[in-house]
Amino acid sequence: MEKGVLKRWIKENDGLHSQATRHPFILSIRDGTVDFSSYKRWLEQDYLFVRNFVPFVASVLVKASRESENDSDMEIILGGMAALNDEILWFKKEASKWNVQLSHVVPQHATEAYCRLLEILINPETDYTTAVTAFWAIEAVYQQSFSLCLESDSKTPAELMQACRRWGNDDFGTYCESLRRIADRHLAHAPEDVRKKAEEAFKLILQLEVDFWNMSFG
Ligand SMILES: Cc1ncc(CN)c(N)n1
Repeated sequence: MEKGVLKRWIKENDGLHSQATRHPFILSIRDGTVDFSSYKRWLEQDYLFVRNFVPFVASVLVKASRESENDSDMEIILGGMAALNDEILWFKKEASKWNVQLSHVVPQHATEAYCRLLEILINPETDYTTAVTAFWAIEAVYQQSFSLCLESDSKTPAELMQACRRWGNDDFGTYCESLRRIADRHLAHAPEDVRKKAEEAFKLILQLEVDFWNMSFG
């Protein structure tokens, strides 16, 4: 059985992967030069994204319950869903801390494009292998990005530490590793056309993440 398809894809797409996980917006948080209006723009748009991400994760859970032979897939995905409840509450608190009115936020192009992909992935015609690969990619980009801002030599502003810990902490890293193992296990047995679809979704997600970070600059 082939092992570690996803690590190979990361290597093969190293340039795009680095743009997504070491984006200038994230690096500006890490070196303490971040423009807080960019942070607020990201906060508004990410709240909209996460509201659309919840039904996507629910659809992955449904697919796991129907298509996975391994019970632990469901448990890991369900844990991710539960964490999203907390995440939505965090966005609301963070928005009030920064005087951001979430009810008035208009989605930007990058948010709309990303949510359109989520809609395609929610579709029952999208297979579980592609959906869970996409799920891993979306979570892993945030984990790798925000963990940079927690490194010992980082100068992350104190006001942004909570946000960085949310996705950069070790537990979230372990959770992303679990998702990667699930996706890799299914990819190892997937027919070529499914692998192709999953790889396309992976690459598209990296690009959409870059566009999403770019949007924070306005
Ligand atoms: C755009 C985006 N990508 C990923 C995540 C992590 N769930 C997020 N909150 N927003």
